[in-house]
Amino acid sequence: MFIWIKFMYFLILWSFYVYSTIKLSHLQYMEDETINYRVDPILAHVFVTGVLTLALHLMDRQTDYMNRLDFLMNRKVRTEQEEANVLKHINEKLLNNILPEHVANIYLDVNREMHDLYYEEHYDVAVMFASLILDKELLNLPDKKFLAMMNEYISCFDTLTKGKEFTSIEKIKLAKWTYMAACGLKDKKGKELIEKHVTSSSLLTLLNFAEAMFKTLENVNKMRCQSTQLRVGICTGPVIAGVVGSRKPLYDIWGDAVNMASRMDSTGLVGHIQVMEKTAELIRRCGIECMYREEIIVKGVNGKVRTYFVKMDHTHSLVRSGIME
Ligand SMILES: Nc1ncnc2c1ncn2[C@@H]1O[C@H](COP(=O)(O)OP(=O)(O)OP(=O)(O)O)[C@@H](O)[C@H]1O
Repeated sequence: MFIWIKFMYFLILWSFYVYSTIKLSHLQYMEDETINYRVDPILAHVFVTGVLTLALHLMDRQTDYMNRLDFLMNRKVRTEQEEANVLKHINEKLLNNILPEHVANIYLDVNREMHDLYYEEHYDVAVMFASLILDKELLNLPDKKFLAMMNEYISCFDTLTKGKEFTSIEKIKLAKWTYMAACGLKDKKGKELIEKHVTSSSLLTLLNFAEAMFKTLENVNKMRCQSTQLRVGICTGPVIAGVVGSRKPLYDIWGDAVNMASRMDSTGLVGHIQVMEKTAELIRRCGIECMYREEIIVKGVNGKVRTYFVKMDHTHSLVRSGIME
């Protein structure tokens, strides 16, 4: 529409000019010298101005076309950029759900070599295995209801990790109904530093987390009239962490501390947090009481291992001695 208005405008202007040339200034053109032999000077002038007007119109069309193309390209780029941003956001969210935040950021780096192995060495990590011990009533539930119940328990534990005081807790995985978590994977401390100042903050955070898990479970049990119990094993020490697999990559941790934490859970008692002597010593230094349980035989360890229960009262609150070293 706009193009035709412009064209008409050009045509009117040109017609007016032609009219003025033929009617008003024809005498001047008659006397003019012309190089267009055998062509009437007026006609030649009219023809030249016509061609000029048409050329101007075509140039205007071309500029107009280029501007439109530019606008459409910009709009396409902007839409694609917005789509890419949304996709990036979704990828970030997905990756942050699969991997710890500090690892996800490395995987999101576009300059990273795809086949690079990612691994970390940590010298002071607290590892926890917490097994849900299900009662008969729950086991007899129909599959769907059972899964919904378990999902509620696990989701409640996951929600705990989002709390301000538990940001350093990393959920590693769920192995059957055992919730595996660790604390201290975000701090990159050197071996020497750990040996000089044995830090118990990771252990304390993990203990507080275990306490919160017990209390959360109790609340859910009350609400759902269930009596699911928790059995926890904790151990501290060096671990290797890394991401394995090219499809559905898994961030996992390995080491003696992990094996021992698992053993402390599997040989523990429901409603208790079981630890080894070395860990119990660290816990006492944090001002939390422990009580000796017994000596157990642990696969891969020479001799028996002395185990302790972290003291908790009937509300599953940690019993604090108030003496911190
Ligand atoms: N990254 C991990 N994720 C889950 N469980 C682990 C991990 N690392 C070790 N464990 C668990 O710790 C426990 C002790 O491991 P260890 O290698 O000492 O013995 P094992 O021969 O595998 O033990 P078992 O025969 O009892 O399974 C095992 O039950 C194992 O499943």
